[in-house]
Amino acid sequence: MSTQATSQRPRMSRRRTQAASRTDKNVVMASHGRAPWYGPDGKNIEAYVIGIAGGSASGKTSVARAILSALNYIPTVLILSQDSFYCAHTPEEVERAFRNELDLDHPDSIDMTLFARCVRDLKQGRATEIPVYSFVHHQRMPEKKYIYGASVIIVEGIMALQSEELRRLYDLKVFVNCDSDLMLARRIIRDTKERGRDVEGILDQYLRFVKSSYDNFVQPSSRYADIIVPGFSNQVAIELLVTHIKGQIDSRSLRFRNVLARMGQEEGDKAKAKSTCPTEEFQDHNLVLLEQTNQLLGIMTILRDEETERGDFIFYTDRLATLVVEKALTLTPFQPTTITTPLGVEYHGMAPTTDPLVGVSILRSGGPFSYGLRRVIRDVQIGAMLIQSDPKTGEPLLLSSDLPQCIKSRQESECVRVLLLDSQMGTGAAAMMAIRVLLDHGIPQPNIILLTFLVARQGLHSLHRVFPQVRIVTAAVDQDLHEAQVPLHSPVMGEAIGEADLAVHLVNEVSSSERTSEYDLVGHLVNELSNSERTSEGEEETTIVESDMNEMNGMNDMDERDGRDEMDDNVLKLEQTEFRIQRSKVMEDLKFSRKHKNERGISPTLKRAWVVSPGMGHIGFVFLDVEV
Ligand SMILES: Nc1ncnc2c1ncn2[C@@H]1O[C@H](COP(=O)(O)OP(=O)(O)O)[C@@H](O)[C@H]1O
Ligand SMILES: O=c1ccn([C@@H]2O[C@H](COP(=O)(O)O)[C@@H](O)[C@H]2O)c(=O)[nH]1
Repeated sequence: MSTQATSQRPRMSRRRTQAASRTDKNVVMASHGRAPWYGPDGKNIEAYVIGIAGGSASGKTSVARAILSALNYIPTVLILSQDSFYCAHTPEEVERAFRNELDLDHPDSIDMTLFARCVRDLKQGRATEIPVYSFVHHQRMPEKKYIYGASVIIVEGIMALQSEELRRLYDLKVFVNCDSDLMLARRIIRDTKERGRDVEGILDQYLRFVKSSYDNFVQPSSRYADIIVPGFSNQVAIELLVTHIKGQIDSRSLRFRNVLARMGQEEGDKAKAKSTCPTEEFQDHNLVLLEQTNQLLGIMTILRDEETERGDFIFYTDRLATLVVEKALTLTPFQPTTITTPLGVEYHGMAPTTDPLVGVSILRSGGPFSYGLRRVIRDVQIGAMLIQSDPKTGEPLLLSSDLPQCIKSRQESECVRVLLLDSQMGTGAAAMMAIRVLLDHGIPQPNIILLTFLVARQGLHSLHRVFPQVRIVTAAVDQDLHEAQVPLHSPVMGEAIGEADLAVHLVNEVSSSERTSEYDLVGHLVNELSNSERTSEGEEETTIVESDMNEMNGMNDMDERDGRDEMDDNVLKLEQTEFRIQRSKVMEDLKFSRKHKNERGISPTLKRAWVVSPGMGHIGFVFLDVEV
């Protein structure tokens, strides 16, 4: 037995790796962006959690995958497998496991405390790190997997209904009931094919531990289930389950950008009525407004002027970014330090504290800030979040996030300081989403500084109400924020900004040698973001919000048709595909918008959006030199 087990090891490793690359456990499947998962007060709304228990090979994973597939209209669904939470084993225990002498079917073989903590984190919207367990080595691996951003979590495992603590976290408890003979037959087939076992070993383990555990622990836990699903011919049961889950999830759908704008206006009006001068309105708002020197006003005048040429616009945007970054750095902590000069004299100076300081750019148009930040802190790590307005609802959508490792790590995140970069803030909805992401990773509010060229006063009031400890550094506060009909890819700055902003980032991030066409720019971002989130092939596949943006590649076959019909088609396509941004569509729309402005003097496709006024134009369009 022992010899057989040892000789299985290399074979299992290869097979398991291949099998894992097909699985979708422990991966947040995100198909078309994540709508707000928090309310207008900025507080998280809990994810919907389903717990699925049942015997080994009863069909738990298959049921979970069927639910996931039926919920494909919901952007972020995670299957979290209890398999990842087997306890770490001593070398002696590992040897016993290979001899089928270790009981891996007792509830104590699973780290229930850690499991419950991770489920709780995810349910409450926080990022978490889960252990990696290898069935090949019967051992927990040293690395951890980062998971963030699920609105529906399907937890599955033989002991999923075992602990009271876990059961309390589920919104729906399911037990997959299957005949023991059938489960054993399936286990033999699966474990010989996928886990590299031999039949004798499987039967040995089954008779020693698996069967008695099923009878004593697993089966009895079915009494906690809300629904019992058969382990075979279960299509109807799964459909009923899915209908129930959809109803629950729909009742949580959130739309509040308009509420935000209205609240900001009301609070702004109240504050204004009480103030004797314009700056007093924001005096307790953690707002740092750059000193309004003639030099600064001169830069703002150039940037606000519709006659300003593209080259000048880029130059002055760059310059302004540096000024804003310099100002923001005065808010970050320094500590006394002593160095020795070349003359051998001690000099008592200041140095930044050792806490990591990183930039996170909000893509739509935070890109221009990256240059400014890099110029001031040469080796600063800069992450990105891609947030776009959903043209159907106007709500922001988190399409992808690529955060520095220190933010993703639960150990480090509490002392990380973040400079959040965005060119302007209107209603504050996108900034609020980005800040929520940072808070979900454990960054404390006081460690976040939002850097922006321009804010609408209403947005300031909204953001301050929701996240009062976040600081904002800006060059200007504009008085007006109004809802208007704007072209789908609007030339006005505000929350109406569309796919062009993708390209803005690319203008900044992609080196000129990589830039051969606008298509390539968009493709680069798409690949960059989706690749950075994608994990390398491993024994246990992982984590993360993974957008369908890679689907954009190879989708360049859109017709070159003119007129409103084409634009309507595009909008229809967006609706049909639930707002998947398509690589071709991004550039088609830009070209279309250009063409129609030229032909008719107006951009024909309109959508309602919030616009900051007087504003300073659409940085995306100016950077790209897109005529509108
Ligand atoms: N309803 C079903 N009908 C037929 N085969 C099934 C069904 N559900 C699961 N299986 C098969 O049984 C095996 C084990 O299923 P799986 O879902 O991995 O079980 P578990 O997650 O409970 O261990 C797989 O090979 C799967 O294809
Ligand atoms: O190292 C290990 C850990 C667990 N097992 C067996 O796995 C099943 C549970 O997994 P399912 O996917 O639910 O079947 C359990 O019965 C353990 O016996 C293992 O063989 N090796």
